[in-house]
Amino acid sequence: MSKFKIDTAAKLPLPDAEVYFVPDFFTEQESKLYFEQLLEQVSWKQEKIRMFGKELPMPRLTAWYGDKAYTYSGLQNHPQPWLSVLLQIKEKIEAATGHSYNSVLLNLYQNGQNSMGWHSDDEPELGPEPTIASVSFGAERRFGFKHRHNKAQKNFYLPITHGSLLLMQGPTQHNWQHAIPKTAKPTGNRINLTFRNIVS
Ligand SMILES: O=C(O)CCC(=O)C(=O)O
Ligand SMILES: [Fe+2]
Repeated sequence: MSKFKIDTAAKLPLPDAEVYFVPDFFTEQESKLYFEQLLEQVSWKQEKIRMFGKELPMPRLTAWYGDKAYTYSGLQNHPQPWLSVLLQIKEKIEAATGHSYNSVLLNLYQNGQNSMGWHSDDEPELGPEPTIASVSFGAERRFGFKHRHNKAQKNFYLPITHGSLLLMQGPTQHNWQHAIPKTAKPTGNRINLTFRNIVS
């Protein structure tokens, strides 16, 4: 983590992975403003996902901004041009992580029944060891990690806070899946941004 410039970052205790978490990367004031601007300005859509030969609505809203088209969950995403709020967040994340990103996938979880299933962000477009910087605003949700190869390795769960930064890099996507499970707790809007660099 030579280039990661934040000393309050905690490395998560996951073998075969490089994951860092900064619970309060943004100030309360920044977080509130970004949350409101993103909720209002992003063009949120409910996409469909093909599963077992059926088309189902995704259990969350999504949006895709950036410089390059990208395939995600079998969908060809045509990015929209950057919004000023996204560029502001991107600059802060680039300065802190020492990496640059040319795309961002946004997710809006509107309640506890909105979720993201187990997956790795290992699409070939992201290159062999992708760095993914994940920023969250709004309601706190549990983020899960599950080892892909070692069945004896227990799942790891982490509460993802308002204004936090989670950085996944190195072999993480090869060896672990992650998810946002549903929760029965009454839960409001949560916005997540995953900054990525598409190499091809
Ligand atoms: O909402 C989250 O924190 C996870 C998002 C995620 O894994 C993704 O967009 O690939
Ligand atoms: Fe992901």
